[in-house]
Amino acid sequence: MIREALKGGKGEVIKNPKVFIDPLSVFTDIPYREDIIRETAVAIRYFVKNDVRFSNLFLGLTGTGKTFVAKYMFNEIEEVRKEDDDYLEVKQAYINCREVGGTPQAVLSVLAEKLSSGIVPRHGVNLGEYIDKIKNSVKGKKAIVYLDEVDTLVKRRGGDIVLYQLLRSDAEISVIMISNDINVRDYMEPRVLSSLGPSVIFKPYDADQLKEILAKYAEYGIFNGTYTDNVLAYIAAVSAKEHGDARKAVNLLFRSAQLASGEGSIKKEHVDKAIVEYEQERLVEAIKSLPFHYKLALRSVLDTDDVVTAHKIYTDYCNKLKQRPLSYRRFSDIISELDMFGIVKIKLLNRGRAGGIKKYVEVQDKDKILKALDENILDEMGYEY
Ligand SMILES: Nc1ncnc2c1ncn2[C@@H]1O[C@H](COP(=O)(O)OP(=O)(O)OP(=O)(O)O)[C@@H](O)[C@H]1O
Repeated sequence: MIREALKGGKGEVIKNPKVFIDPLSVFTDIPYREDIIRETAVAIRYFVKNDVRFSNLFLGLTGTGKTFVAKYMFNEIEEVRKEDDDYLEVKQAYINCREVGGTPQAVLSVLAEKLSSGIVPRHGVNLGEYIDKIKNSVKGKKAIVYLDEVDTLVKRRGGDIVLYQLLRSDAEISVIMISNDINVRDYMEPRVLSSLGPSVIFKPYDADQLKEILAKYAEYGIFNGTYTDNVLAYIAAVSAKEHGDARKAVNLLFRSAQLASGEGSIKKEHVDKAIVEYEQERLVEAIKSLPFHYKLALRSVLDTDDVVTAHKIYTDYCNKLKQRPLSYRRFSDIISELDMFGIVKIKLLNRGRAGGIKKYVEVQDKDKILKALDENILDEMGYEY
């Protein structure tokens, strides 16, 4: 059994796992994003050859290919450098603003470091000095800067001003910004907005497009004859239902293939199992990112379905943890928000003329939620129950 798994022989389904882990190493083009790629390439050419600076904002929901396209452009520019001397003096820097910390300080220091290829202190330097360092590194050259998850920077104090300084500096810098927060422009001051270029909208993929995308992954990564058109269509339909998220579709295909490993073919049962796993992972992620009092509120409705009683339990938890409890009203609002996130379900029961309306909470997957809560904040604080 283990030897089979080690050697990968009979019943193997996955031909090349790299396709799923690092698709850019395999994909030579990006389906359904050709127009965006062509237009961006033209803007880059005008910048490199005719000194026309640009700034684009890639906007779209999660999993619509924004980062994928940006990294693809990045790689292609590195390749073109070998064929076209005009690109020899073009520097590139890709930064995920959230991953580096999101503050203007963090983003500028990493950018300065990437463009100057030297070590730049992260603290104790003022923002103007970073901007000077960036300008000096680009002197006589050109730079294309990719700022992924730029909404995290823009929402920080002074974040939009950093953009303004980059866009308006006298250095030859062009910027591609990426955001899955469609309202990111609302966080920018008018003067920043006016120096910003057009938004490039990444529309969600529909089920047919997702199926074609999956077919590519299957072609490169899965053995012929181990999957059917129906399996791909099923995964595409499930992923399109939410908002056309290619990341979800590709992950579901990969996971289904892993579950089918050794069995020779991917069946609907494998996909269904992958879907359940995916939903559970998402639930755990959603719980982990909740603020502290939301977690405590959620913990309390695991013990009772009555919101008034839950508030008492929540108050006990707060007292034990030496935290100030929120009022019943605020607590009840939190429960409503948890309902909106799809973590709990509120039921309102009309108890006749005198009884008024009573609020109940229904929680599915109680064990999973308890585990997710256990795994983070409560036991972090040394609380046992
Ligand atoms: N057109 C496409 N062809 C092939 N694969 C795609 C395509 N679009 C997206 N993908 C796949 O979906 C994954 C997620 O896409 P990407 O990282 O670009 O999402 P995003 O739009 O940047 O979303 P987020 O805002 O969540 O980061 C990619 O790693 C890639 O595997």
